[in-house]
This record gives sequence, C-alpha cells and structure tokens, in this order.
Amino acid sequence: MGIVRYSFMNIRIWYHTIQTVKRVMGKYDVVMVRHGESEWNQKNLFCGWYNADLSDKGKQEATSSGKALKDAHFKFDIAYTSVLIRAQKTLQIILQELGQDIPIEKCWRLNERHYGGLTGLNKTETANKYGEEKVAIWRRSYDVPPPPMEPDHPYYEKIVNDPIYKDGPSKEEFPKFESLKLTIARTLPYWNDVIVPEIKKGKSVLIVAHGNSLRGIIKHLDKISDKDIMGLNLPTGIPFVYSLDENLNPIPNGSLQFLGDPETVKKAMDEVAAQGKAK
Ligand SMILES: O=C(O)[C@@H](CO)OP(=O)(O)O
Repeated sequence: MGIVRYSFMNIRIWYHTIQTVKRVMGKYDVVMVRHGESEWNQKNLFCGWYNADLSDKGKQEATSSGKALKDAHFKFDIAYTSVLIRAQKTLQIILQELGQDIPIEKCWRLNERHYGGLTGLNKTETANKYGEEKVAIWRRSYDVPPPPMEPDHPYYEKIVNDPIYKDGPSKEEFPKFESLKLTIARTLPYWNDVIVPEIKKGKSVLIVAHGNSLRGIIKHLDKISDKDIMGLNLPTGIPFVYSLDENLNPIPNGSLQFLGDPETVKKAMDEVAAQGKAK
C-alpha cells in the first residue's frame, strides 16, 4: 500500500500534488484517523454532537484502517478519542485488527464540531433550500458558525442530557453551535496539554476523532490560513501520519501522509466535499 502525500504549499492545486512516495520519518510520528462512515454520514445528515453509530461500511473502513496500520508495522502506546461512539468503535476495531491492547483516553474536546441548529438536517436538502455556497460556508469556513441549537430543537434534550458529558463540558461551556474556530479553541488545549506531553515522552500516539476536530489539529500543525483550510475535506477511515521534528513542526513532506492508494484517497475526499451539493 502506498503513502499519499499532499502539499500544503498551494492547497488550491491539492489534487495535482498527489504522489506515491516512501513515508518519511520524523523524530515523532503521530497517526490520526477520522472515524469510519457513520449511519448519519450514510444518510447525508449534519451530525455534529448527535451520537450516531458506525454504518456497516464504516465498520469495514475501520477494519481496513487497522490492516493498513498493521501492514505498516505501527505499534502504539496510547490512543486518544472523543466521547462519541462512532470514533470509539472505529478505534476499538483498529486496535482489534492490530492485536494491541493499550490505554485509551476519551475526551469531549476531540468531538466533532457542534452543528447547532443544522443537526439532523439533510445536507443536500439544506443546499437546495439555502444554496450550495451558504452550505459550503457553514461546513468549511473558519469562523462562520451554523445557527444555534435552541431548546426546542428535536435533538437538544438528547444531546444536552447525554451521560457521556458527565465529565464535561460544563453547563457554561456546553456549545449551542461551533464554527471551526470555536472547535479549535476547545480541541487545541487538549492537544497541547494532554497529547503533546505524551508525544514528547516518546510515546507512539494514535488519535481517532472527527472530520472537523482533526481539521483543527491539522490547521495548527501546518499553519494553514483561515482561507485555505476551507479546501480540506478528510475522508472517513483512512489513517494518516504526521512526521514531526523536536518542536512538533512537520518535517519536509511529513504532513498528512495517507496510508491508502492515491485514487481511493482522492475519490473519498471528493465525495466528502460533494456531500454539500444541491440536487
Ligand atoms: O455532519 C458532520 O458532523 C460532519 C462530519 O460528518 O460533516 P461535515 O463534513 O459536513 O462537516
């Protein structure tokens, strides 16, 4: 299986830079995976903090992720995930495939961004109603948030009172909506204060999280501009490696090295981007 490397030098010609290369190794190598397809991804619904389970395809993607990591001889010391079931199950399947039993830390700070009032709406129908451009801004802009989730929203009670949030966020912190900027504001402290110290101790770290919490970490690591981050769509269930130097900066060619064949990765990214199209 090849490694797909993307250049961040010009994100607009992203797909033209795909090439299969030998993976580079940094002082620290960190592996990240967006969870496998969820039942709500399959139905093309805005999901956010709704606790959707994996679809059958999502389980298969998780199995393939585990196999790809096994083939590449990864051995992990610790794994981090969100409090949402789709990420936790993906992690569990990956570790089963790897045959590795390691400590798992779960935190709401790695959750998907909170999609506010859009939660549960179909992305295509939303694009038909409000236009593709508006949906693209809601989905991918840096700082334009979706409308808030009000108490009369069909999923408000289910989400706010879910026991998975017993350890946080607090009532005051509990979001009604999140832009990518707000997502980064709660994910980055966890990266900096909890994950980075373990990486610096030399631990081999696996992170299984979500499209937008991982986009936040990537934006930070690669110093991607607020404008260019709009072009990044992460595929479900394909692991990628960041090879970092001693200061946790990506080494040359060390960013976003996917463990997958280039065509599959490109197709999967295109499909995620297309979820917000009108029909
Ligand atoms: O609905 C969501 O929660 C996310 C990820 O599945 O979707 P999007 O890709 O539109 O940010």
